[in-house]
Amino acid sequence: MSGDLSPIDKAKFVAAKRSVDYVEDGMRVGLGTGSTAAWMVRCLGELVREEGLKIKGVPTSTRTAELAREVGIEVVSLDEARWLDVTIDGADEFDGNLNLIKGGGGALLQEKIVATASDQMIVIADVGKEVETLGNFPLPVEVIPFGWQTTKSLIEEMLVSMDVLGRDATLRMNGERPFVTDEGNYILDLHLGRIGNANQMAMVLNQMPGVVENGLFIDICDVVILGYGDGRVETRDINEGTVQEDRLDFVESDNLFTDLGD
Ligand SMILES: O=C(CO)[C@H](O)[C@H](O)COP(=O)(O)O
Repeated sequence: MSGDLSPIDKAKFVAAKRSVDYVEDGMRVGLGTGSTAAWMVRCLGELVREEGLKIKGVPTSTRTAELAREVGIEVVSLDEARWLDVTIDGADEFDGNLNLIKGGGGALLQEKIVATASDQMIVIADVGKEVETLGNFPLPVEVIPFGWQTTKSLIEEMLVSMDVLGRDATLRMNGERPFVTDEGNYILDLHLGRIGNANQMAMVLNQMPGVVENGLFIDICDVVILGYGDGRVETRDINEGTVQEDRLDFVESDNLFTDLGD
């Protein structure tokens, strides 16, 4: 079965597999959205079903909620859980300070609320997500549908005044219609190229009327687990200042991958 996976999927899988080591019995766990997070949800489900791990999962999207239930994880709302031990999620980009762009899957609002309500946020990513400066990936901004074209013009004017390289905002589509988030909002993708001051950009965007949230996650992520297509895994902890490397090996078995340890 491992032969069917592309190197990028293998990289996502090993990062996800390593991340569930952070989850202990009794924890309340934020469950991210996207293809990497989906691997993590499947790995957690396996631990729940086969090893009796007891956790409560708070999903960041309806998609993740469906998958979590399907694999046997008890799903609760954030209001029921109130505060979480850990959130594990993917990212579209991360930099050397573990600041992120998220929202490629359109779930940035719930993802940011859930991550911020967690003792620890762990990002799982394939090696292609690492950048020197954020901004090559279009920055998702969730806006309310009312007056979205005015909001778009205001954002573009703001980008000109901030002297940002790219200034185009495009409405995310789902076929012929605007993409609608779980909260009933639209997404504007900002094609910036490079975000010099991500903190300032995040604050300015969130002050604009009509903007609900932006996809910049500044000082939220604690750990990035980076997967490679050959099974290597690198764990970077920004608080501890540590980098650990190890390896998961691919085997043709039910479990797909075996932990070889150090
Ligand atoms: O932010 C997200 C969803 O809103 C995802 O975490 C991000 O888009 C990464 O997705 P993938 O793991 O599929 O590459």
